[in-house]
Amino acid sequence: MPFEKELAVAQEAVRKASQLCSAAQRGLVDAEKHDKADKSPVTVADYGAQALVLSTLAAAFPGDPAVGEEDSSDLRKAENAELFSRVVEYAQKVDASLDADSVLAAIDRGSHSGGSSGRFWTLDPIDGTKGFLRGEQYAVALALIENGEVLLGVLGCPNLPVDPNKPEGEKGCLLFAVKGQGAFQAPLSDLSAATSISTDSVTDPAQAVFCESVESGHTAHGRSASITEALGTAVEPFRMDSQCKYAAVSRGQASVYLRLPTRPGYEEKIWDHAAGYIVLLEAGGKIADTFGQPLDFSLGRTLKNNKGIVATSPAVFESVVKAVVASAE
Ligand SMILES: Nc1ncnc2c1ncn2[C@@H]1O[C@H](COP(=O)(O)O)[C@@H](OP(=O)(O)O)[C@H]1O
Ligand SMILES: [Mg+2]
Ligand SMILES: [Mg+2]
Ligand SMILES: [Mg+2]
Repeated sequence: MPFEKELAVAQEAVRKASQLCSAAQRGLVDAEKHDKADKSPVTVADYGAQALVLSTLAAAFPGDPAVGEEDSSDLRKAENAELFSRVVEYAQKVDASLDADSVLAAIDRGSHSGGSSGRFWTLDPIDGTKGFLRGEQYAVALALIENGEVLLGVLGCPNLPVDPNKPEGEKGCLLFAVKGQGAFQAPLSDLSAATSISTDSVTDPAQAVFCESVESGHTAHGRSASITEALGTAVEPFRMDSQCKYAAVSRGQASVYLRLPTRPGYEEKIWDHAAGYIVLLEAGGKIADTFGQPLDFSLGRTLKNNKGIVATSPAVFESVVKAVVASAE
């Protein structure tokens, strides 16, 4: 199968990073959190997971660059020495060969600019850091892009119930897809138990289950309420952090994921969408931006030609996109 080695390496890297994040989330203390220059939060687990995944990729595919969300600049500052030493501790628990210098070097392997030629990985070590800090959903998201096209994606969702119908049952899922090979889910506890997943077959948008971000700064909650109302949907969207929303639509737990711009100048980041995008497409779903335009991953670190996201199961796609476009007028 094409990309067999890439998939195996990516799955194992995301599984280990998910383990690191779970361990950190259980006992997170103040000294393990930090605010970046843009005021967004980052934790020892974001840095540790980026170090772990990018060092694993560097060993297996030394020629492949990476576009990662985090960089080491804050960790190198004297005032953050304690935060940094904890990052190294967490990373070493999962990979004993990582020392302080290799942690910094691995994190900074994520500085590639992306673009339309060649192949590169894109990593969000923790997508949904705000959810992670609340003890809720988050995802480790890794994708492979070649010539601007997403070819492979792996999503580690440590707090997502394995069976959506058993919310109190086993938690921790790995979702993955390679272009043309379908989409799958396995429990994080046993990757050999993967099963095929697919989107739902709802045809009436009034019956569609919607999901959206918890954070009102990341999506316009008021606008989604008017869209669901216009489509005659009785139930309010359910809210969940991170690319777990792509997981939800990909396995038929929701029909629609809406991400509606809150700030005119905001550009969606490729690492916030690439892994979820390919998993969703391979599960049978459809995706566009809020103007109905296809997503373009070939333009650098952001989706600068797109605004927001509309991701759905196939039969309701056209009517939902139409309602979203109309809601902007
Ligand atoms: N104004 C904004 N609009 C849309 N997304 C935003 C945003 N500000 C930050 N984000 C992104 O929202 C992501 C979380 O998405 P969600 O709300 O679906 O959980 C963040 O990822 P990180 O948590 O990796 O930083 C961040 O990249
Ligand atoms: Mg962030
Ligand atoms: Mg993110
Ligand atoms: Mg992140």
